[in-house]
Amino acid sequence: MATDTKTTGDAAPAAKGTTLLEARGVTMRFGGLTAVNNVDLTVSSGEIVGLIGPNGAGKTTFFNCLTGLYIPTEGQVTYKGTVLPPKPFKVTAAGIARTFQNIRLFSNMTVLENVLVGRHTRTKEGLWSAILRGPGFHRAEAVSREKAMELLDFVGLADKAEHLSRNLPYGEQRKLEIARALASEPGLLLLDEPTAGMNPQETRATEELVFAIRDRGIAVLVIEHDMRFIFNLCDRVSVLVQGQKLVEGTSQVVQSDERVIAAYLGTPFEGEPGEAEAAEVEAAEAGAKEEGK
Ligand SMILES: Nc1ncnc2c1ncn2[C@@H]1O[C@H](COP(=O)(O)OP(=O)(O)OP(=O)(O)O)[C@@H](O)[C@H]1O
Repeated sequence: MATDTKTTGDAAPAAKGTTLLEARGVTMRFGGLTAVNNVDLTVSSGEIVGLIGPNGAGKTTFFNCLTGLYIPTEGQVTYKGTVLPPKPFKVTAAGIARTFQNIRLFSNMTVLENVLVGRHTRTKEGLWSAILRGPGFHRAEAVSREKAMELLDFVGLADKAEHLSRNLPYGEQRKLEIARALASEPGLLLLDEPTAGMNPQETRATEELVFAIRDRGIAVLVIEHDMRFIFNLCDRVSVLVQGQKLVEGTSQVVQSDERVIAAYLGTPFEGEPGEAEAAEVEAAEAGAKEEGK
C-alpha cells in the first residue's frame, strides 16, 4: 500500500469562521428531471451544517455535485476559494471527504487496511515504492499505521483493527467509514445519513463523535432523516424540497417553520416549490377529462 507521512494537499485547518465550501446556483438535471434547482449553500470552518428534506428532495444528488461525482448542469462549487475539480479523488485531495448512504467499505480487508486506503490521497509514495518495499516505504508505512490506529481509537474501533470489516456490526461499519474518510485529513467532512440503521444508543454516540470531529477543526455537512439528531447537532440547517432550498436557519428557526412541517407532512403550502407545476398538471388533467366527456 502506498504510504507516507507527507501531506500532499492543502488540508490545513482553516481559521474558525472562514468560508470553506461555497455552492452557488447549483442545478442538476437528469433528462427532464431537475433533481437540484439553483441551490446556494455555504459551510464555514468550525460549523456543523445539516441538510434535510423529504425523500427524493435532492440531498444526495447535491452531495454528489459537491464531491465531483456529478458535474452540476449549472452553478459552481468552490472550496477555500478554488473551484472544485470534477473528479472525486481530486476533491478528496483538495480537502473534502465523504461517507455514503449505502456503506462502501472493502469488505474483505481488515478494519485497519480500510483506514490505510483512506490515506492514499495524503501519501507521495507510488506503486513502485509499494512493490519494491525499500526502507523509505517501511518507515512511511509505520507512520501511516500509527495515524490510522489513532483514528480507530478516536472512533472506538482500535480493538477491532485486525477484524475483517465485513464482520463488524452495522453501526461499527458506519464508524469505520467515518475513520476512513478522516484518514484523508479533510477540512470538511460530508456525512450522508450517518445514523441510518442505528439504534438510539448508537445514534447518540454518533452525535458525540460528530461534535468531537468538529472539535478537531473539521467542519461537517450532514444529511440525516433523524430530526432529533439534526436539531441537537447542527449550528445551521438547510431544508431542500423538490430540489429547491425552502428555508435555512438555526435548528430553532427551522423546526418551528410551518413550511418545513408542511413539507414533511405532505400538506400543500403557499409558494411551495413545484406548486406551479402541480397546478399546471391538475389543470391539464381537468381539461382532458372535459374533452373526454
Ligand atoms: N442518476 C440519476 N438519474 C436520474 N434520476 C436521479 C438520479 N439520481 C437521483 N435521481 C432523482 O433525483 C431526485 C432526487 O434524488 P436524491 O437521491 O438526490 O434525493 P434525496 O433527497 O437524497 O432522497 P433520500 O432522502 O430518499 O435519499 C429523485 O427524484 C431521484 O429519483
